[in-house]
Amino acid sequence: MDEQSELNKLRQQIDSIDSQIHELLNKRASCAQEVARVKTQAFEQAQQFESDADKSSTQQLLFYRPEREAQVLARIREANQGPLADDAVAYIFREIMSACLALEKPMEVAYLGPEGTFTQAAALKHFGHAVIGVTQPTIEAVFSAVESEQCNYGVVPVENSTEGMVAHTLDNFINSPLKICGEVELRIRLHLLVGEGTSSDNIKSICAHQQALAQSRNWLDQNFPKVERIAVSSNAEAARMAAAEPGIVAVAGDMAAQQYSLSKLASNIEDRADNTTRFLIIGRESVPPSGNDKTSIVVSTRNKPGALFGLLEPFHRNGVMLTRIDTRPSRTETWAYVFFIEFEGHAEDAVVSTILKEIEEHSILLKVLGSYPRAAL
Ligand SMILES: C=C(O[C@@H]1C=C(C(=O)O)C=C[C@H]1O)C(=O)O
Repeated sequence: MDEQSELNKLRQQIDSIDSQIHELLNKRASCAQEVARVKTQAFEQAQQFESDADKSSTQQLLFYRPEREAQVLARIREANQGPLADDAVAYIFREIMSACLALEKPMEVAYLGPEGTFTQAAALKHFGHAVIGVTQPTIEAVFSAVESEQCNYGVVPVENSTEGMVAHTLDNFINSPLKICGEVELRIRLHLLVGEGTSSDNIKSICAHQQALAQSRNWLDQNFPKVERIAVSSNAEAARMAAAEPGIVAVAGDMAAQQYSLSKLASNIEDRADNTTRFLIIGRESVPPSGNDKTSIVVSTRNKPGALFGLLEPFHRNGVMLTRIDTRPSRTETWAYVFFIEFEGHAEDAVVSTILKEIEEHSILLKVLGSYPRAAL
């Protein structure tokens, strides 16, 4: 067979497979619509039996189920035989679920704007591209948008592998009624971006979010030791400034570069090759167990010898793995602290609930910020 007829034959096969995939995708979408119909029916029946007084506190009708989505993605990865990579199939199914869910009503997700921030990239990675993104000017505003029910969920950065915790996000959790519903990790690649009219000879200042400046500090010290650095509200804002004014350089990622049509003076300038940021998904509802979960709590203890030991010992005794611990000033007393602790397991697991009871007895404050599926992508 000559090359052309061989290619024609393979393309016919691909067309026929595509038709089958297409049909199956719509079959799947119809099933998801049926799930939504069943959920709506059960919700309306439950409402009929509730007194009017209870109705205001009734949970809203929920189509989105983070624990179920995490299970679907875990099953897809496990069953994958290749040649497609596990990540590739997981991403494809992430988008399929996103499109199926949007058939009911696209979810609105708040994140730190403007368009082109890493938080936006994290939101799309977690929820897929069928959500409606709602940009917010600050991290507080992301919390408010979800608390006020303007948005269904919010996405906030919580820690970076180079720079550590995002203190601002942790402080917001202390007084917020919101729950953590999920987590997502994003590899952060930073570039030196310029607009037309800027070259290495006329750089006046380097702008970026303070986290990005910190993540590329050594590189900037070596290459531009004398240029002024200005911390701005987001990397995308820095990109916008670089596009508007010759002489301003932004440190930002690919999404911001595309958004503002900037070119790269240097690529991948982050100091650590594994520079990764972890984001949390915040919402108004608790998430049931998925089978592979994490829990985040905030605890405050009396300032006495062995207080921290007493807090951590029950985890050790029960063989529960801690994944993170951070300390923040309590802001109610000088030199008093709150601890943010994260560990494996769900608050409804028997062993976790025993540990939480024990901690509660020995602490001034214990707040469970949420149990949520481990990052699936
Ligand atoms: C279909 C459902 O609802 C939503 C859509 C899902 C999907 O497309 O697989 C999974 C979970 C929910 O977010 C469900 O609850 O199973």
